[in-house]
Amino acid sequence: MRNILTLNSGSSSLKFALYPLTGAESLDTLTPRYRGMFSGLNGGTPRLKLQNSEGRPVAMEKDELPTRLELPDAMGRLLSWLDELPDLSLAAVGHRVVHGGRDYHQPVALTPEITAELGELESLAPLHQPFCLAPVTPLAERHPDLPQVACFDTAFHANQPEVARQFALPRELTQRGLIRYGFHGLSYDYINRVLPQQLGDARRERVIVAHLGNGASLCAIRNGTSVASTMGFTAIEGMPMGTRCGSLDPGLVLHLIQQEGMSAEALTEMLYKRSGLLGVSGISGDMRELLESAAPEAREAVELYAYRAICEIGSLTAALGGLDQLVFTAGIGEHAAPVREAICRGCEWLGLELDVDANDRDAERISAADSRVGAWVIPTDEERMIAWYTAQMVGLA
Ligand SMILES: Nc1ncnc2c1ncn2[C@@H]1O[C@H](COP(=O)(O)OP(=O)(O)O)[C@@H](O)[C@H]1O
Ligand SMILES: CC(=O)OP(=O)(O)O
Ligand SMILES: [Mg+2]
Repeated sequence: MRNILTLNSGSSSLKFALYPLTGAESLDTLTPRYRGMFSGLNGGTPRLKLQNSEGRPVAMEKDELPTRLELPDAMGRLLSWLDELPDLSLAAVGHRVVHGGRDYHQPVALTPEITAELGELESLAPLHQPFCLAPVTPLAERHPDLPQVACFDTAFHANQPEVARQFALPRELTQRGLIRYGFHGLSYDYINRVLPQQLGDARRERVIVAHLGNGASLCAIRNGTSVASTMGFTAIEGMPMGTRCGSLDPGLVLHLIQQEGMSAEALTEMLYKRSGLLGVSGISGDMRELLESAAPEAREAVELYAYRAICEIGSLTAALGGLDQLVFTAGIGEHAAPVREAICRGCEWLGLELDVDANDRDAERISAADSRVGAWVIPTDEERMIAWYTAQMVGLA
């Protein structure tokens, strides 16, 4: 049977899956034969989790992972494993590509020209774009006729109102595409599609989805359409993240350049890789490690993270003109009950009442039965979304 391979390079993880195609797929029926994830890449504690279609663990590596693993290494391991899989026939590869720039609002079949064009957006997503695109050429060399499809994180936000997209900068900059794009769109797209079945008849005109992974953003969705998001021109705006600072006073950046002589490279490195949870705690950018730590700096970092998420929810609620449902997703959103609790407590003024027991169990609905605003935990599935778009692009769904 032919398969779609999906590749999702996050800033701390490489997620992948192989979906066999029966020719009659819908988003709901796509079931991976294998799915896996390297996590803790680029400075954390590397882990590999690989499962078969029944959810049973499968071994990829005979040897243990090294204590530090970079994304290209993880990709090399994955491609070697795929090369050795018996009876693997690939129909297409779907890539999560973080930045689609001004021109790509739909999935696109990758040609060498388009791949090079997307590569030029590297400075707008330095933790992602080079890594998302890196496997395209090696895969094309191994399998010259294999269709490869790029699915964009920015696409879901493409129809936001102008006012949500524009910076208050001279008009010519806006015209050149220096606007707010928004990211994590494959995740929001997926959540948006499963909301009707997950929420039943609960009101869902005004929904905020909090995608809290290593990168973190929130998105305001009105009647199924993105109307605002916390990430903008690049995936550094908004709330603090594992190692990214989130929104800053631009005057602070000017100060560091003018008064402290910092170069663009040094600033990029500090703001993308040494800030956020890692910078504030001085311990780790990994939420799980901070929640396990007794250090006051770890607690302070988590408090700041939750505070900024609460403030962003206030802002997005204003953009929506009120709030019906708040949905948590991605690594932290799905698994870190203390973080969800802190955020929900900060939203009591909006009419959100947390069900603490449900939250501690990572239950699907975590708001109290009579809470005016509902709160939910819904696992995201960017891989499924990529597989679905890719199958459609190559005429297999
Ligand atoms: N059980 C858990 N408890 C707390 N945090 C968790 C848990 N599992 C994962 N996380 C956190 O989720 C984050 C990674 O999220 P993920 O969505 O996988 O990242 P990426 O942005 O790389 O795709 C890390 O901060 C990790 O510590
Ligand atoms: C866009 C982004 O920040 O992605 P991730 O959370 O996967 O790093
Ligand atoms: Mg991610």
